[in-house]
Amino acid sequence: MEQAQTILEGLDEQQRRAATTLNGPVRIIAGAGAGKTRTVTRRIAYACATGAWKPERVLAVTFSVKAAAEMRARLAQLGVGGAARQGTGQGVTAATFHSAALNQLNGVWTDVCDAPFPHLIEDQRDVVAQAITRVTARNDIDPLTVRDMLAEINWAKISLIPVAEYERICKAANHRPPSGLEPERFAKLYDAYEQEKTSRGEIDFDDILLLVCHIMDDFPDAAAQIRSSIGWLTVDEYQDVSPLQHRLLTLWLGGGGPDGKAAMNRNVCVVGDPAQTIYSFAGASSWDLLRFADEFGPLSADINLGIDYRSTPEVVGLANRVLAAAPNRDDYLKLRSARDPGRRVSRTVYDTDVEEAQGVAARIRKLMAAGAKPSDCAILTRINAQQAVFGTALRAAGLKFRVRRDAGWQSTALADSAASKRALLEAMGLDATGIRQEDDPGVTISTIHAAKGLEFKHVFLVGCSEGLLPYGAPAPGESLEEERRLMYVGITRAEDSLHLSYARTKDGYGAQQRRPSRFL
Ligand SMILES: Nc1ncnc2c1ncn2[C@@H]1O[C@H](COP(=O)(O)OP(=O)(O)OP(=O)(O)O)[C@@H](O)[C@H]1O
Repeated sequence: MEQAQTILEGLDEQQRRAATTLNGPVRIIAGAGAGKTRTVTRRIAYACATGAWKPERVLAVTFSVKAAAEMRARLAQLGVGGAARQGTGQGVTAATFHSAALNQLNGVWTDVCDAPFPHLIEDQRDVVAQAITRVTARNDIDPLTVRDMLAEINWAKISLIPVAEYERICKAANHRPPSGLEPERFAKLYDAYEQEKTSRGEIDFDDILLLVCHIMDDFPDAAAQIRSSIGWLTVDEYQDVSPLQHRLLTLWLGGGGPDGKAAMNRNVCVVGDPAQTIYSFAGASSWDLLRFADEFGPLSADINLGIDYRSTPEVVGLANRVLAAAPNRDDYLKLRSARDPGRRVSRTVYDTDVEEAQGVAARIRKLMAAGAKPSDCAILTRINAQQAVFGTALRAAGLKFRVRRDAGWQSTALADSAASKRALLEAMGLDATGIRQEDDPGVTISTIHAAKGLEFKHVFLVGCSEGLLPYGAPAPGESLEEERRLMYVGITRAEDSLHLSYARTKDGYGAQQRRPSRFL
């Protein structure tokens, strides 16, 4: 019991309330830097240490391999779960939705099917190209068309829209397929994709979740086996849950039947921040987080964590102002900084992209002269294509750096075990051999998407102009609001200092001058 009390040390009152409410549905809405990860990992560790939960029946799901590794590292520090135990059934399981589902599928496959366990498609683009050839009888397929078709197929699948329903839903929801295709034509392509996949004996990423849903619906024994392995479910980043993920977790809990009966296992804790929904393009929506009480209520606890322990009041003030201009601002928490006042947020306008990159490199050198390490600094961009010029400038300034790019939202959720091990070692501050990293890994250049969940002492948020942030020219509405949330996520990565900048033109000659971002 004494050990359990130690686990709660260093939590504030609201965090502690969240960590000690162990039964029934719990919702935690946590602003950026409010200790969301700290709170859920302590909650799990506390519940296991007091004996309230059985570790082997605890499942915590996250959206990326990186987040799952971070959670496992923190749980290991707290004495539960950890790398060695993951998947062995002896400790807490912290995994992505997809790897948890893949494990379950593996566990019940031979009981529900005689066919061999299907292969996971290596390159979905290849299957899409083949499907396009089947439908159009053409071989010269433009990679951009493949990319757009693939995105639409993925969107349809995670939105739970089967081929047979696609046309009807397009009509009802006024949805247009990409590349000016007619819904009927796209449905043919979608069908050809599914057939091509089946003929290869392969499944795609979303099929993992769809298959587990199907098994839970139609195979009561297998469903019971899967359900009994989940006594206590925690879902991180619940604001990014897709309809498919939502369906799966409802089935895990024993609900979602055709009679619409309420979930049977009510030991579910969801954690998220509506202001950090940045995967709407991939079917995510904070709808489920906001209506959690309607679905699972009465709640045992409904907690808001609004104290930002990460960022200075200057950074937090700007983050709040960005959200205050949103039409749906009432959905967002207003943050309060727990820190002493710090540096003013700097704003700089450069003439060209190259000058912006050189200016940022010079400022990083200055910070280093004052004692900062390169890895304390991050340059955040809206898109991958902005990054090269910053790499060149850092190299010219003799600064080491590493690059984080958007690797496609799906590939971040199910990497191979090597990538997953790397992420775990990184989260524990170790290198690939398990030796503590002595060398500074360098300045981070990252897209905002890839920096989600990370924090840096000094953040350079670059390209703060119309066209880049917000990207393109979104009309007021959901697309514009997603860009606003990206700005918020970027700003809130900063601990001590935040530097905003943009360049008037790409190369100094452009006829059109860029205008500052409307969000600032
Ligand atoms: N009660 C607390 N006292 C002191 N520091 C805290 C407390 N809670 C959280 N922190 C610190 O605040 C920072 C953010 O915490 P954590 O990484 O758990 O955040 P998060 O809420 O998951 O972040 P985000 O949602 O922005 O990614 C960390 O450096 C953490 O150590």
